[in-house]
Amino acid sequence: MWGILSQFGMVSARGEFNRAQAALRRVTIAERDLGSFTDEQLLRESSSLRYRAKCGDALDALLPRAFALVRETAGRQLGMRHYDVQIIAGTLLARGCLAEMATGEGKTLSAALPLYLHALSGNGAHLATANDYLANRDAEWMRPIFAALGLSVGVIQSDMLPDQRRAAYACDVTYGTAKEFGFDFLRDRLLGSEHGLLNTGFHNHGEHRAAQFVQRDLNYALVDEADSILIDEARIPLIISQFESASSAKLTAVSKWAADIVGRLEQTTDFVLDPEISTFRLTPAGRELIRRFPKPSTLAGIPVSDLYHSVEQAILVHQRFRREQQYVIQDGEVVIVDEFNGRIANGRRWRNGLHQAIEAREGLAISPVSSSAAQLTTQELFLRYNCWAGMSGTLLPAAREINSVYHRPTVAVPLNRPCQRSHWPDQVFLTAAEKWTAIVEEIRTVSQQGRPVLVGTRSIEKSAHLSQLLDQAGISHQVLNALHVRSEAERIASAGQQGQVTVATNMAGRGTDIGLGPGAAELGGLHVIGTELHESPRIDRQLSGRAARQGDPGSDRMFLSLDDEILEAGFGKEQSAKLRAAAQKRKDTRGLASLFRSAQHQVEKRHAGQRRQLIQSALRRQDQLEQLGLDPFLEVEEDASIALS
Ligand SMILES: Nc1ncnc2c1ncn2[C@@H]1O[C@H](COP(=O)(O)OP(=O)(O)OP(=O)(O)O)[C@@H](O)[C@H]1O
Repeated sequence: MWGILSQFGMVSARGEFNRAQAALRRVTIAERDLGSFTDEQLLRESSSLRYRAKCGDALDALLPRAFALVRETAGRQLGMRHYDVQIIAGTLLARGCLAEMATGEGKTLSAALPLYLHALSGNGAHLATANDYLANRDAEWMRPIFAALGLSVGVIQSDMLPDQRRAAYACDVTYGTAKEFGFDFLRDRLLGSEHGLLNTGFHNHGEHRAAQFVQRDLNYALVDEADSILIDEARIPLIISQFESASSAKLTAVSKWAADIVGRLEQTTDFVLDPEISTFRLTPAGRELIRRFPKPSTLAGIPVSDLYHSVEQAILVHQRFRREQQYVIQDGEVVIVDEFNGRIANGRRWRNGLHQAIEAREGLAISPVSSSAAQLTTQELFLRYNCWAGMSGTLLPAAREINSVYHRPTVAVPLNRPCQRSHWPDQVFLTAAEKWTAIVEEIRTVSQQGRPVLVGTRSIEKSAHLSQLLDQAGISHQVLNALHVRSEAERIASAGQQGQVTVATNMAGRGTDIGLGPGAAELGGLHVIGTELHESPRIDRQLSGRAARQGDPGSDRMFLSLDDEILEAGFGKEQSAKLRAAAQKRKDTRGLASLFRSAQHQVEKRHAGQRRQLIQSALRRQDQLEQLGLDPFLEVEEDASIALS
């Protein structure tokens, strides 16, 4: 099977692409007679494929007929017949490659091909998307294809009870989020360990499956938005926590005290930045100050090392954390905003007292610290499947990193129709204020031409700022900031109407199609404005990819200013201040755009190195524990910095 293939190292990207092209030719031949089949005959044909798969026929041999059946059925049921490039994508995904498909090229329909093929064996095929809304939407969209071919479809939603989950996993094809697949895996393992069922091997639950387990064997997983799961979230483990409430009164007291005094500490004298681990450390003078500060009686008995730790977390929060940027407050609780995709990460919590430090700063009730009972990262989860593959609009920039960690090629799928996006030259400004003014002017000009405009910002705070400027300029617009996934996905779908202006945090609505409204294509299509470079160029590409989908016209432009965070992140405080001063003296920003890109490149390089190390050491640790006969997912390290509970 192909899972084996991937373990032994795959063919190169070019080789995989050639294979996929050859598969396309085989599919074209295999579908010749299907047009004359009745729906019942198609269903019968599907049953015979399932029989062959269950008897152990190689999936490679079944692929042409299987894909031909799905293509024909999609045409009949949904009025969408797979394009040739989608058959190529389907083949790559069935073989366990990472496939880059530009935004709007129809990943959802392509995914139905490998899901169908791998589900034929009866062992299940999972599609992992980013949120519940997309899981449900894609499942309902594709269900008629699978149903017509005799396959059942299940959906996992985060509020489901175990019985409902078990039923969804029992289906041939299951849509859900990576997070839910991971938590179900962990909960099953915890259950298994209670019942002593997991000490005979770690690959799958195998024959020792308890009746209470919700998942079946991990057969095939297709990961949507794979770059975000495999790279951006590589450091974020899924954790099932147990709350420790005993110490909560002391924790509340120390967190509040630290938040109160943090403003009185001076950088350099009292604390310094430790660049290695991007955190702040108290200096000996700072520590002495902490010891001397007057303390309320509630702090009595708290070890001084705990005081230092809480103060260091409070410093980190004070220096680096901004409301509406890294987190928002919802119903009196701190809710993390995922900086990579701008989405609300419900249920995720910072660890090591950081979450409590933020609650203290915001004057909220301090939540108890949790200890972990089981943990895994989502990419560890996917490595447990017999075969897994991934797709995204922005994988190529990460191809080398993916190959070095996961040992599989990333292949670019050609566009169905040539891209008609025009890339307008970057504009660089001396100050952020000048930049925002120019952005408002561009929005006005382009939207007055009747073209829809989408503006991406790096934070909810900046979206709000721009919205205010647009109000002042009398430009009507909608703001999306990923707080309400479902309604926003619907609203972003309307962002292509003539003259519509939409301001969104970079990834609000990722995965949702922006179709052009009537007449908008004739006027030039969607214009996308980037207001600042993100630390990852993939996120910028996702944004610009919103324009000019599926052969539509469109354009994009990036606005930059010397105040942008990326310069400091890339070149450091001193160097970027010098650059700023020199440009301000010259009063000239020409030729500076490439500087921003190289700052971005520096940041990306640094992050990639850190991620590679982390992932490799996590995988090594897992191997070692397994060799010792221990369950790596239940042997939890206590220093994970971020958690989902
Ligand atoms: N073979 C096809 N024939 C006709 N329309 C198609 C076909 N494939 C996809 N589409 C249409 O293309 C649009 C984009 O599809 P989809 O949302 O799956 O794109 P995507 O690649 O997932 O984009 P994103 O990167 O935003 O997630 C949809 O409106 C879909 O109906």
